[in-house]
Amino acid sequence: MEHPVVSDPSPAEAPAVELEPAGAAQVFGDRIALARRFTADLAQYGELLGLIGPLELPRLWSRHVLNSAVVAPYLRDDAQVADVGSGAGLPGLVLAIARPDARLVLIEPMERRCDWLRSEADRLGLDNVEVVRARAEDAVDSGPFDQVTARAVSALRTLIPITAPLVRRGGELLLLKGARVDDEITAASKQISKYRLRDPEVLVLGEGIVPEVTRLFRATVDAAS
Ligand SMILES: C[S@@+](CC[C@H](N)C(=O)[O-])C[C@H]1O[C@@H](n2cnc3c(N)ncnc32)[C@H](O)[C@@H]1O
Repeated sequence: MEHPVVSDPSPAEAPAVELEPAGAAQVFGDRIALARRFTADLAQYGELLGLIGPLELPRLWSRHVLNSAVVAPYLRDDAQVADVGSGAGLPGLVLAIARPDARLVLIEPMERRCDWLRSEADRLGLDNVEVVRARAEDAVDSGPFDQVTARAVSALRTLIPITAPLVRRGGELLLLKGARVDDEITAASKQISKYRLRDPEVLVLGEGIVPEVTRLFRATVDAAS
């Protein structure tokens, strides 16, 4: 899909896009140019394509791109990774940018979002991305994966049952969560035990480097569920 041509909105209509925070170059290293292109594309087309709301533009880097990118060091070497519910490409495309050694399979049911993900991966020249149009629960045959990520898809109680079956034995769930992650973990205690998640923990990432920290729920899948 070609991205649509849009005329520049007047400054009065469009909230300003956040300037690149100081920590971005440190987080992306030599991949920063691609991250800048992705962020610029998302700023230009994201609202039009229904990927992000207009209120997100002033926090596009902090709340979205860097929030996703700080997870990159937690991908295993050459990992096969599924990102469930990628939407605008968060964290899936961002991780594919930051970690060219990993292979990212983006599992997303909405056709227009899949079109965006495929065209953006092409545009950025990312050859480590595959897009699967499906719900996670119907995509088990695409796996198993070393690691599975998801961000802003649902609470752990419902997210674990659709993500854990995609993970190979000994693989990991890496689920990006908000400030109430501890409450979500308490509410998901049955699912954590049913899907045999070992050593569940919350990592707080990006402190002192990026403007907003990321809370990452990480757990190992002990056995085939
Ligand atoms: C709120 S959006 C979040 C998108 C992106 N991860 C982000 O952080 O901006 C939730 C996404 O999850 C997708 N989704 C919802 N249920 C799903 C399921 N069962 N399997 C895979 N994706 C799902 C939706 O289509 C949507 O793109």
